[in-house]
Amino acid sequence: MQDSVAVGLLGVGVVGSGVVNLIEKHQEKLSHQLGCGVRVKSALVRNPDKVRDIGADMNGITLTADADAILDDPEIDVVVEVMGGIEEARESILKAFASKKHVVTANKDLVALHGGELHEAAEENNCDLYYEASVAGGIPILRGITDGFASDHIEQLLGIVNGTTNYIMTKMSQEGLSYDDALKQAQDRGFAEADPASDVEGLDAARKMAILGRLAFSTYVNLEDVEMTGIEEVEAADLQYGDSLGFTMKLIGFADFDGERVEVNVQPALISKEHPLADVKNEYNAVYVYGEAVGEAMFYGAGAGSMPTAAAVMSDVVAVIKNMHRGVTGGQFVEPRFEKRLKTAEQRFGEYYVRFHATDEAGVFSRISALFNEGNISFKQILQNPSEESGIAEVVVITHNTSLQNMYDALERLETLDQVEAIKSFYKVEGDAEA
Ligand SMILES: NC(=O)C1=CN([C@@H]2O[C@H](COP(=O)(O)OP(=O)(O)OC[C@H]3O[C@@H](n4cnc5c(N)ncnc54)[C@H](OP(=O)(O)O)[C@@H]3O)[C@@H](O)[C@H]2O)C=CC1
Ligand SMILES: N[C@@H](CC=O)C(=O)O
Repeated sequence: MQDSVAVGLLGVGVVGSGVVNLIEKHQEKLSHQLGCGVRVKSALVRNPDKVRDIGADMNGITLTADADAILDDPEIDVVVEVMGGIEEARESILKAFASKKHVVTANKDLVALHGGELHEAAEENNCDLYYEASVAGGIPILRGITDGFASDHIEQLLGIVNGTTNYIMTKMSQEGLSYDDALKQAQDRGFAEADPASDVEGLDAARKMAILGRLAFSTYVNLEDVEMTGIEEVEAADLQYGDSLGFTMKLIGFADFDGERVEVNVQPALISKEHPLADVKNEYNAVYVYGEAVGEAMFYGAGAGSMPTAAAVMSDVVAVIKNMHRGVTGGQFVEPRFEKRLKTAEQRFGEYYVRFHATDEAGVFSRISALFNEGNISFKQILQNPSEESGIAEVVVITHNTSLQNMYDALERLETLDQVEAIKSFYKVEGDAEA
């Protein structure tokens, strides 16, 4: 057995520096667990001359701007890709497999888009590919799903899987921060992506939900199968009405598999304050799992940031080294068992929140409810906020369970009513609010 396993880091930014830190801090524990040490031999950066705070004497790590210096180094057995981006990271990982190196990555952008190709390359070369940190930062959710629920049938996942948007929404609703100030704080604290548009537009969460959907349902969910809506259009009015009706607005990733058809999406949704996900604040993430055997279970923890994400990366490095010692290969891969079939709007069900403006005159509301009733949609909660000055009432309704198609049809009919001035917003509702 080697005295120590050499790791090559591709990137030593927020996550990479956390990895260096953990390896230094927990060397004794790692040696005890693995029977050998772990050391970072070299790290890829854009600018090797930049002064970096990665421990005394740079922990003996050689910095390089040449990826091949790591990928062709015969001493390095494990490549940890924490540089981000897609094409360069993909090429480097494929090259690492061709050089028979195991790979750990935190890169959800890459795994969501090219996971299949990377797995094939790993298998062909008898190498490991692990990516625990790619979903929900420090929470061991991928192992939870693949190992913890190995003999359960997962029916549904509800997740808060983007720390930046959860941070922004928490700060806006609880501390009255502006959107821009809250986003700036999330960037300063290292949660946001290099281009934070992917956080606020829902793309980062969609990537994570695609990965979760694949592993949970053993079916290959592509990124383009995930419908997504970000948080940029969320209005303060909906946060306030939601609050008064017993709900909190969150960016929710939803994945459901009924045994035949799958649905995966990311959208702002109103979640009952009674639901455990409503208490997930700031950069924290949580994934709520509905399993046939387990019932309901929730995984909660820091979804972003240097040390939590590095802890997830290191759990993969340890798994790789254990596999090396046993002479086996593995990785986070579930061979698809089901042909992918996506649910249509007729097959997607939920309760919905609608806010619209209507003229405040006698009989209008009964016409509106009749219009919804035509599609068998009834209201669970109603709130009317009339304005004497404008003669327009702001109306908020929460429906009982119905299909998404029924809702689309009802909203189309609602728009044609002369008395309805504008449909302002439409959100899915999760969980029962306190009456
Ligand atoms: N930050 C977080 O909380 C989380 C991040 N992730 C994922 O982890 C990965 C890394 O994120 P993070 O650490 O925040 O990113 P950073 O931007 O902080 O660090 C990126 C590192 O990679 C280097 N790098 C990037 N591109 C190149 C390139 N083309 N050539 C050479 N070096 C390069 C940078 O070099 P230099 O220092 O010289 O610029 C830097 O050291 C991403 O895939 C991200 O999505 C996953 C979960 C949480
Ligand atoms: N930008 C991401 C970082 C972790 O994946 C987030 O905010 O969750």
